[in-house]
Parts: sequence; structure tokens; C-alpha cells
Amino acid sequence: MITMDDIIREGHPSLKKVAKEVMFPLTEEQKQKAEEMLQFLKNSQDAEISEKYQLRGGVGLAAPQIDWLERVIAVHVPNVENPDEPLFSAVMMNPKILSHSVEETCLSEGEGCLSVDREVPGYVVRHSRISLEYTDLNGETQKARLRKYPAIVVQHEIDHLNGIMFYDHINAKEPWKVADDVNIMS
Ligand SMILES: Cc1nc(NNC(=O)[C@H](CC2CCCC2)CN(O)CO)c(F)c(N2CCN3CCOC[C@@H]3C2)n1
Ligand code: NI
Repeated sequence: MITMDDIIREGHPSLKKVAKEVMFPLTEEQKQKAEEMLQFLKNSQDAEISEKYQLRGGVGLAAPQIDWLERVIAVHVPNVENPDEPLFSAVMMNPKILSHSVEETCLSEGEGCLSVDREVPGYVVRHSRISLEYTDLNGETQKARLRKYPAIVVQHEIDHLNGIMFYDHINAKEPWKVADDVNIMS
């Protein structure tokens, strides 16, 4: 199972690299690693397991964070109302944003990262809505249209595939200043 020991931190060169396209058919090892990424997120959201293994909470994870430089992300966004049924859960290979809204959004508390052991304050402005295409674990092409929270998480993860960290988006001079048409999400 993936634990915090497997997650590389700021300063590790792999976090700045561009991950490679995944080739199909997947090897058993690639499939297993991808599934372990999703399982890590579920474990990190389980009070007992996260306590037992000292996991930091996560709703997304990108392969470069476990020093795997291929274009694989896992997303597991819980539905606050009904924790049993996630809002959005997927393992995506070669995710590609096909189009996005002009409208932008950001989380009101800013963002964090499992590979960043420090607080970096400030709004991280992202597209409010995205249409994306990806290949799933069975090698099938999928399309998804995401908005709000799931859209933010997927954009954070795709950034990791391109060596981009959330704080690269923060306005260094005025971290909590955004244009008035940016939708601040609580
Ligand atoms: C928003 C949030 N970010 C958490 N952590 N950071 C992450 O997921 C990083 C990725 C997210 C940072 C902002 C957008 C994407 C990981 N990243 O670095 C991957 O690249 C959380 F843990 C979290 N939640 C809310 C839901 N809760 C359900 C019960 O279990 C605890 C869980 C906590 N919400
Ligand atoms: Ni991150």
C-alpha cells in the first residue's frame, strides 16, 4: 500500500519533470500502481486507516508524486452530504483538457499539496469548468465534464504531470487578491 513514505516532497527533481504518455496495453505493474493510488486516497479519507498509517488527507494524487513519471492521476472527491457515494472518483491515464470555461474559480482557503510540507497561502485560480478526455484502466477512452470542486482537483493533478505546483499560480505580491469575476468557492 502507498503511505506518506512513498510520496516525494518539494526539492525532489521528479516533481518538476514532465511525465510521459502511458502506452497501452498497460502492464500488470502499471495497473497495480494506478489502483494503489486510488486506494491511498480512500485510505487517507478513512478516519481509522489514516490514523493508523498517519496518512495526510488527500482527494487527488498524481503519479510523479510517487516518483512514477507517467501521465496517471487518481481523484477521489467525497460527497459531503453522502460520504458513501463519492462526488467523483476516477483513475485517469493521459488526461487531456479539451476545453474549459472562461469563468474561473478558486478554493476560499487556497490549496495544499501532499508533496509540500508547508502552508503556502493564497488563491489558486483555475478554470471553473473543464471538458476532459482520458483513458481508463480498461484502456477505454472516457470523456468527462467537470465543474467546481472535482474540476479544481483534476486541474491540480494534471499540473503535477507537467511539473507545475499549486503555488506557481499564486500572485506573489498579493496572494489573496483576485479579479472580481473569479468565483471564490467555500
Ligand atoms: C481540498 C482538499 N485537499 C485535501 N488534501 N490535499 C489534497 O488532496 C491535494 C490535492 C488537492 C489540493 C487542492 C485541490 C486538490 C493532494 N495533492 O497534492 C495531489 O497532488 C484534503 F484532504 C481535503 N479533504 C476534504 C475531504 N475530506 C474527506 C474526509 O477525509 C479527509 C478529506 C480532506 N480537501
Ligand atoms: Ni499536489
